[in-house]
Amino acid sequence: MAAIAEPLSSAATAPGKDEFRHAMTRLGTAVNIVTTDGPGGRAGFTASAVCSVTDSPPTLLVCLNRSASVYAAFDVNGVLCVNVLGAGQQALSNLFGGKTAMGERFAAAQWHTQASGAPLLQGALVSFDCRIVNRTSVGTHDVLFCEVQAIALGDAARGLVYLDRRYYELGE
Ligand SMILES: NC(=O)c1ccc[n+]([C@@H]2O[C@H](COP(=O)([O-])OP(=O)(O)OC[C@H]3O[C@@H](n4cnc5c(N)ncnc54)[C@H](O)[C@@H]3O)[C@@H](O)[C@H]2O)c1
Ligand SMILES: Cc1cc2c(cc1C)N(C[C@H](O)[C@H](O)[C@H](O)COP(=O)(O)O)c1[nH]c(=O)[nH]c(=O)c1N2
Repeated sequence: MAAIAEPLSSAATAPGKDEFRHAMTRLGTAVNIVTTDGPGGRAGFTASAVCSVTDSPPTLLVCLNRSASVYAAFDVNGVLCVNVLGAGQQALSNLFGGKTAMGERFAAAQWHTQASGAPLLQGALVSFDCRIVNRTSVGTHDVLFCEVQAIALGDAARGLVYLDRRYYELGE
């Protein structure tokens, strides 16, 4: 029988921020460039906190830190595009995840637009063009509920996963 792992924290002492982050490094995720454009300006950031909510209507959620420089643009524009990165796009993930100027982030790739006007990344595994239909604040982040208006399936087949603070290319 498998041994039961020692709890890192008991119910009496809820885990702190550092312990939570350390634990979360073991949860592998896809990596996405989430973009927006409109009256609030063009902006984009790297997000791992993205998942499917329901297929009826097709809806994703995106968690966005309210202290991020891009927050106001997403708030004003009310639209976004989730661009799922594939193998070989690690540099783009780092660029959109850092403190780099917005022009420099977008200059590193090719973009086009669909219904929402948010930038779609050429070469993404898949892009979900969305309208933000609902939101709720939890702690430091806003959870954005995003109804999918259009989908662009890319050619690339190999995935990219972020796990243990590094990238893994899938599908080899
Ligand atoms: N959800 C997020 O906001 C989120 C997720 C991943 C990374 N990041 C940011 O990217 C940078 C590098 O991250 P890392 O994974 O290399 O190391 P890290 O130690 O900062 O984070 C480890 C893990 O904890 C979670 N996490 C980190 N910051 C968080 C936050 N503010 N709110 C909720 N969950 C959070 C994520 O799952 C992350 O992969 C950091 O500045 C981090 O804040 C933010
Ligand atoms: C791999 C990875 C994953 C994430 C992030 C970073 C990295 C490297 N970041 C942080 C986010 O990308 C960063 O704060 C933005 O680029 C905004 O930065 P500025 O405030 O513009 O410097 C991030 N931020 C967020 O609000 N939600 C998320 O899900 C994630 N996920």
